[in-house]
Amino acid sequence: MARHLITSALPYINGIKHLGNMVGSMLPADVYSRYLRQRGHDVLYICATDEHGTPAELAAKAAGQSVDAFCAEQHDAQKAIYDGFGLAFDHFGRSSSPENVELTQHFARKLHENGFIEERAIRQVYSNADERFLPDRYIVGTCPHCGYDKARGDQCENCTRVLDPTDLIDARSAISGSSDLEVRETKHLFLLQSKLQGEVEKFIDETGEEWPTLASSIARKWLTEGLHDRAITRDLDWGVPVPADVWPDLAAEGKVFYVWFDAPIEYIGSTKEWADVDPENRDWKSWWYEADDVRYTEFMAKDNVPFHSVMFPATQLGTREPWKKVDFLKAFNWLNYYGGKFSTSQRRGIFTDAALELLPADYWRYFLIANAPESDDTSFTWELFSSSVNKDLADTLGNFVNRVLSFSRKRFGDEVPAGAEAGEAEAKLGEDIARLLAEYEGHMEALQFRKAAASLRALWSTGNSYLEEKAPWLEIKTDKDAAALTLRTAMNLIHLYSVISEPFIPSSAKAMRGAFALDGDTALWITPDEARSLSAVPAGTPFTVPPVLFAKITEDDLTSYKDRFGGEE
Ligand SMILES: Nc1ncnc2c1ncn2[C@@H]1O[C@H](COP(=O)(O)OP(=O)(O)OP(=O)(O)O)[C@@H](O)[C@H]1O
Ligand SMILES: [Zn+2]
Repeated sequence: MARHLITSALPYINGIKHLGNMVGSMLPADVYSRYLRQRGHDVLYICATDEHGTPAELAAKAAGQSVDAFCAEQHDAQKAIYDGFGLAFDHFGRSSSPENVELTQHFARKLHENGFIEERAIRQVYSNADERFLPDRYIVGTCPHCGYDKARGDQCENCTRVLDPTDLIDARSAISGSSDLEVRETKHLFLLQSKLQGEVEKFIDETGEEWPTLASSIARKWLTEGLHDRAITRDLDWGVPVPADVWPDLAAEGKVFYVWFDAPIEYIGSTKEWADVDPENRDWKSWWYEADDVRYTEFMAKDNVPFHSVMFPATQLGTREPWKKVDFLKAFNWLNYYGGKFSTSQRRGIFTDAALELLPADYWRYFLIANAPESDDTSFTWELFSSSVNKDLADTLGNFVNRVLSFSRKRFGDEVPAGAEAGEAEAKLGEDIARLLAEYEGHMEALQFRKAAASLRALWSTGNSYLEEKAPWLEIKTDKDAAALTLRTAMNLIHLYSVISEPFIPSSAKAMRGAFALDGDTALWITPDEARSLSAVPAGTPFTVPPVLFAKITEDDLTSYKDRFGGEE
């Protein structure tokens, strides 16, 4: 048994996430956590909403709410959806929690003590009407190059040129529209990442070898370009305050840490939130501090890799404290929607709330993981989704379960029939199952989710081939005992499927396992050796036939989904 700490990139608070967010972070982390738990490991799966920053402030303003109230409501809304998707977090916290405030301030103090934080003066645009400094992208005006009148302070969307806010003609605040702007000098804290370059390089040399190329190559690229000192504070109302004991002036001016500094610390903060629920029995520190016995795996899409592979380790190293650093970084490419980007602002693609209203979570979980953007970007299309649900879930798995259980009940009643001793066909089936299961385990251990899904699919297909070959509906006409053996063996396959499918499709797996009234039955893993004999469900075990596990998606459904969500190249 090993101790596994698992985190997935924190979803930002300003709205409901889409299927790209789901497959690029939380879902694969859940699949992996479930697998490790079934194998008997001690697993802690931690996530949280990322709540600080200007977009949260602006979204709250647009909703006519205080930021506090907005974030609390949005957190609960996201959590409800993740529950619906069956994401089994140990804790789903909030980066605005008191635990994270305390930890973020602690990190800053330590970095300061060790000479990695410096105060610097910078010049920034201030809006008198809004009474605040404006981040570059909240300043709009006319592009000096192409004349586009909605160019942002950091870039013109029309001609794509990179801009400085002072380049804009008729610059105004994107918040209030006011053009009463001025450039003011303001002081900020900078994290001296350049001083930590060597140590981070050493860390990546020692750890990154094992990571997927996507992750290690992004880390290397950042290191080759060189780590730059970066501002870690902002002039905002909403965020972790700069501690007054160390920086009284900045604290008095109301500076807060910038969201990219406090968000990864919330992995630890959320673990502390988890422990604070039951402090007698939960020890957050044993997971994070001097935790050499813990293996830490992180999940995220490629845009988040620089923060997690290089910047957060730099922050941790700079404290000179023994914080647990990432051991394995699983990175994903983009899931696209018909070849284009999912877009939160343009509401393009399918959002997690709508997905759950349409179909049960297991359909989405299976499809998304089986088509996860691991080695390349992949595209969601309704055609691919429905063919994969219909073929793999409905025809291969669901139909097998239903056919076997219904037929057996009809011919032999409500208990698993005994029948003849296992013969050559069962021995061959056992070998095939053991081999495929070993492959499946190998892919799960390597966090190769598409390959794991393919092995699982192959295991499901093996049941169908066996059934077609034995044809119990013919056997029963001449040899009842032979038919009973086939059905008993097939029912053992169903039970095996219920265990090994659980990481992908937990609620259907539960329904399958629940068909058998087995004393003390659990979802604990079955190894290839144990699986070979296909004997976990003995003759005489009472069973029921569960309702249809997966309904097929019809042509009419497909048309209506495409009409509703837009489904063209
Ligand atoms: N299309 C996508 N495919 C895979 N992962 C994605 C996709 N879009 C976002 N992600 C990942 O989802 C996680 C949560 O993202 P976050 O809430 O920060 O939204 P985001 O990155 O702003 O994306 P968006 O603006 O598209 O909603 C991050 O790990 C991010 O990299
Ligand atoms: Zn332009």
